[in-house]
Amino acid sequence: MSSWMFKRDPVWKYLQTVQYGVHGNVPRLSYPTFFPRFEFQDIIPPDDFLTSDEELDSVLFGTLRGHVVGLRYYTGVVNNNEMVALQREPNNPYDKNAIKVNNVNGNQVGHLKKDLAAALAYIMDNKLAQVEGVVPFGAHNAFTMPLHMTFWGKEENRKAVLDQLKKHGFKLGPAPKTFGFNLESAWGSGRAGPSYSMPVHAAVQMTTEQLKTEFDKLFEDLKEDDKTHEMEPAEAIETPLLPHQKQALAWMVSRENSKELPPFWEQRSDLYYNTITNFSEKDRPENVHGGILADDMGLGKTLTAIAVILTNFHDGKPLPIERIKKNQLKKECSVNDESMKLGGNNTSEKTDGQIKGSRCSGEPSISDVKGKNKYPKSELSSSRPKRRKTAIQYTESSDSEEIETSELPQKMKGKLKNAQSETKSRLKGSSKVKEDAEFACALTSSTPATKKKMLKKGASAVEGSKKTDVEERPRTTLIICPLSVLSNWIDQFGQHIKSDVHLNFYVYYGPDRIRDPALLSKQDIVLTTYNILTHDYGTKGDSPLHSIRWLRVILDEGHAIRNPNAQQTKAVLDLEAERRWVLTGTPIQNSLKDLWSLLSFLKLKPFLDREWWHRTIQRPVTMGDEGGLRRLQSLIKNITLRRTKTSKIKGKPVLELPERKVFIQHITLSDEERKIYQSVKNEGRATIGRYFNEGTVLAHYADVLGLLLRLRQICCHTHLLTSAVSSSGPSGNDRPEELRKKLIRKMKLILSSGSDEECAICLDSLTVPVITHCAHVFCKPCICQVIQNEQPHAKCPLCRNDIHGDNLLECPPEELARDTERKSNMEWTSSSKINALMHALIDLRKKNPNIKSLVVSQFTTFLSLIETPLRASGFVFTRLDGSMAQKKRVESIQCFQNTEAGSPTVMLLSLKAGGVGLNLSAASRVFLMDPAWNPAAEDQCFDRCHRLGQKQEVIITKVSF
Ligand SMILES: Nc1ncnc2c1ncn2[C@@H]1O[C@H](COP(=O)(O)OP(=O)(O)OP(=O)(O)O)[C@@H](O)[C@H]1O
Repeated sequence: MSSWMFKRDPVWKYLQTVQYGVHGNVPRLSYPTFFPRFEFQDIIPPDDFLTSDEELDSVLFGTLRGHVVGLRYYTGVVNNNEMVALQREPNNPYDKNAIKVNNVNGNQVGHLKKDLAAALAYIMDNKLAQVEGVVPFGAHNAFTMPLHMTFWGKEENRKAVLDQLKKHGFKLGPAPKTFGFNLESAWGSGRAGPSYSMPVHAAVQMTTEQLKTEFDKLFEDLKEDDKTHEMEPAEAIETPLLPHQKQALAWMVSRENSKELPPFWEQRSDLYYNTITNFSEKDRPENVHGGILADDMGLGKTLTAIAVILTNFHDGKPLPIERIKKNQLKKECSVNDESMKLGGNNTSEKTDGQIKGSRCSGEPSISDVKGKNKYPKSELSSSRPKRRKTAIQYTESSDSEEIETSELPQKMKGKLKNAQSETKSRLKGSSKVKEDAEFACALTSSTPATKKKMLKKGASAVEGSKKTDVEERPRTTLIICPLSVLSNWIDQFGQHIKSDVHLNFYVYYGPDRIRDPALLSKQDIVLTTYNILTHDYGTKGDSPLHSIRWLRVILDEGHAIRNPNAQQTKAVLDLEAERRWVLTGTPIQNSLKDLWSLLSFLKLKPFLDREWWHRTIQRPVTMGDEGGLRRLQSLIKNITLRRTKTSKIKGKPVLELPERKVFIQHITLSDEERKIYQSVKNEGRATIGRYFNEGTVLAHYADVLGLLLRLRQICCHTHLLTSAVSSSGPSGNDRPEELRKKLIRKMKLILSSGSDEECAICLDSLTVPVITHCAHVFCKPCICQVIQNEQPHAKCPLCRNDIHGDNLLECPPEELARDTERKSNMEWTSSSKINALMHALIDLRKKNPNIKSLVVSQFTTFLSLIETPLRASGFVFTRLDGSMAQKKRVESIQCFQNTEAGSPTVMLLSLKAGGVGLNLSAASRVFLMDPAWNPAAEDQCFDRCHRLGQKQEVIITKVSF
């Protein structure tokens, strides 16, 4: 069994908390807690569980002295005390055991001596240990240089490593209490070295919570650094920035224009020197023209980012004043109907305060986005009938496009289709129908005159401009966000920018998106989703977004790239940009390794290579080494700005938000619920006990989590308990038919659990779910894309096992339907949690009928069960979960945010769908019906209502067994 399981023992810890109640020793009273944490926070959700890999449980086996040879044949150089990487070279024609020694830049310095390589090759090939090197001295020798090696690995591999070394006559030296990189004493060389130390075993591993607290502490006192300057935004911004936003603006602009060296680099005479690896080189390392804006959720990062785009527009200057065309609206409105169709003018319709549709050309100029500001109500009403008719016509007549656009908000879908259809029809008769039409469409926000000119010039102008423009200096900002917040970006551009600002803005989404780099790189802003970016990246070498050098790339909800193995992360990391920003309220979700993907997006040398990140920061910090923590602090302080809602500016809190209180309401299960709970728990204990005895817990992690899931479900409602539970998961010995059955059962368990499962590739709800032979469930199109891209050696994005298209299994629809039918035939009954919730809601309504509440669960089936008593008690409610199309989600939010009498007072919200980017500030009460695996996900969800715009005290109730 893995030593990791022993050390952290999350499963038993969890079982105990489930058994005795999460807060078994707390009086069963409601009480406020301010940073409450469930004790099972260490439980890691499956994707992280598997990608945690060997790094988590490595221990230091010992140290060894060796030599690097062949120096004169290679160009790579090192300094004394410099870290080096060892890399196997199995295809070396002279020695199949060869091991290269590379410097930080990846340049080869030499080889390990042959006898040593013969011993180490087996260890490295079989991943028995991670061997790391430092050249303590003699770096400038001509032929050989000494090498100090450390061996890290899982405890269970220690013996194999020692035996292998022994076989070749080597023996590891003892691991000192703290292993210093100051090798002076170890080698008696008298040479000074970088002095940082590293504990040898994970005695004091930092928990995620400690890490997050440390992270926040970094930003408590901003007095002494340069992040306190404020800057006024460009004239184009309409909304006055709050002081913390002005500070962020000043900091972000200064980082974008900075000429400083990156963190941990110094200039020493004519060399640039990296102080943590001791690497030096002649070329000046690029600084990061960007960083991480990690302000707490709801502090207005979107507006801050918009302000940066417009304030540091080009060449360090704001958006030129000529682009703020006074009275432009009037001029555009006065052009005839035909040119309006082509002109990208705002023709958005507003009914009852909402944009219902539009027919601008292309997807749209900022003025399109800002529809509401442009049309006085009188103008709207006079022109409404005709426009509306056209917009609806196009939507209805384009059935074939419905599939991909179905998730778009109606207003955007209308814009895309109308714009493209209209422009195409204008171009009828031109020889290059499709391409030119698309190009013309993409003149999204040019003035009508420019567009007309363009159309006159026809295809040749299109071709000509394509060739020249790609080469111009980058001018476009690419914003990437999850689909769920795409419309939020459009809305916020609309809200916060003056109505007469002229911007070229293109929403790169939908089947008719214009895949033309020349055209995209002409825009000021291109907005797209992670999904689209990843999808295009999959179409080998043909991704327009990857053929442009962007002025700036902004990742909204940037923690979306935290899994370095996911295709989405690869697609993001492969973008070319001068400036790079990550926006996230939760930069660390589960562990420090979440930060690595963000750093590699920022192209921060030497951390692009995970080995250096791991050796110099991640491992030392997770092992509680102070030096490591200091390095992390200095790095983070340099590239990150974070303010929490309690941070202060000039003695005043960043945001004067009403208080947020968290209560835990303990409920007592009914006798029947307890009986069922007890029997499932006993069964689970027996099964997990068997895995422990067999030493196969890790191999059955999915089953163990499945068992825990069942207990959690019973606590909500016994109807959630699914019959599709397997007592044993797939094993290597299963016959094909047996394996198939087990996998299907497993998938059914996942799908029928009602947990709003998402695909680890697209991070959206599962569409056409399939299960791999390694028992991971993905959307069929997503995983097929991965298989196609990585042919012939495709790996599972979660566990890196081999996967094949032929081995993907789909759940027979009739089986799922049978399950659903069985559930729907069950007579509705209440549960202890539902009783407690209804009691609270009815009480609340008596006190104040206008108070709005979010009822949050990760089980959509549970949300459905709650609908019945809500209806019976006369509550007007709405719902938001991952199965809903984007358009429906937007409608649901708008409806809930509406404060008019008769609007919904309850929103049933799935934890996953409600996680990011939503503004639900109309609610001031949250009922969390079941705890999340990941506390960051809970916080994300609570902050949907505890954010800018909230006027009332926010009370969160965690309904707990
Ligand atoms: N200076 C301001 N004045 C008025 N409203 C503002 C201001 N800044 C932001 N807002 C509004 O506050 C709300 C929250 O902002 P935003 O969605 O940008 O938060 P966020 O930090 O991105 O949160 P999350 O991390 O949850 O996405 C939005 O409705 C936004 O329009």
